[in-house]
Amino acid sequence: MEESHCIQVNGMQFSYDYKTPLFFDFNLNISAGSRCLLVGANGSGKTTLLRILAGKHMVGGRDVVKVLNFSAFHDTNLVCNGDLAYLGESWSKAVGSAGELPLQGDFSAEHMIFGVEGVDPIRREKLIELLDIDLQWRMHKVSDGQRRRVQICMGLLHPYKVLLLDEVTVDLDVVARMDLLEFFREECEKRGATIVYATHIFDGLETWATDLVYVQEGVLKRSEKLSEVKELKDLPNLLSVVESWLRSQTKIEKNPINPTPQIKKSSPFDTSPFRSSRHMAYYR
Ligand SMILES: Nc1ncnc2c1ncn2[C@@H]1O[C@H](COP(=O)(O)OP(=O)(O)OP(=O)(O)O)[C@@H](O)[C@H]1O
Repeated sequence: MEESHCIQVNGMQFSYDYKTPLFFDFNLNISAGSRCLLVGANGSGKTTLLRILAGKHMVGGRDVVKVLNFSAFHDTNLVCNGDLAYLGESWSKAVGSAGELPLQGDFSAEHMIFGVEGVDPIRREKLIELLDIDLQWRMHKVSDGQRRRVQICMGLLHPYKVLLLDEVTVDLDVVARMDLLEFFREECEKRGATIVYATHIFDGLETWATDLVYVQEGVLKRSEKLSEVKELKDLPNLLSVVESWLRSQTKIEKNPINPTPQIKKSSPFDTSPFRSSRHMAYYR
């Protein structure tokens, strides 16, 4: 591993059905300490990539997907010791070896939060205050945004080294979202944590993110420092930049220049029939 890269993906292949590749020869490096935005159209593979980085899918050998120099899938200690944390959409939270815990039921927020073991009480208090959580909330009666706050709090209790976020701020009000983003910034700047954040909401992120990764139908299109994204000089904000990428992607999909795929003989996947331009792209 290059010292500064705490996430490394080397020639990754992944398919949900063993026929149609979502990722084919996919490579990505993310530097330690970065706050990296992961962007792309619906269905482009962001959630899948985050889940792979979180060790939830096996892909190839030990060297294919490495986090903190360990294999994301094989080295289960990464998740168990709290170094690697993943916060996704589902209303459940994997807590170490306890497995998936439900976040909806007739129990209190306090029960959920204080049920996580081995936590620094000062960090816990800080998160409860930051997320404005009332410990008496009954989890089956709270709003989506309140339940989300509890989920986020639980996910952040351990001081992770790498945090993977799959659009978890979507239900939060503006104040909670901005406070949380500020907390994440501190985590990176003070503790050297690394964050990869998949989102469609770009408000306030121009000054928050350090890096930008753009995935189009499983293909890595851009991976660069935010300060080096040349389009940001001409367009008013990040939203406009990402919008322009997604719009030009849609145009290409509607009017492909060369619709006839050239199939590599070495491909491990059944390449026929192609279901979309994504699948043709691998074999050009
Ligand atoms: N469990 C699954 N089984 C089969 N196909 C799946 C599964 N999960 C996702 N896919 C497919 O993989 C592709 C990528 O999905 P993914 O959820 O990773 O995209 P995404 O970029 O996160 O999308 P969004 O922005 O809508 O959240 C999609 O075509 C999707 O239909």
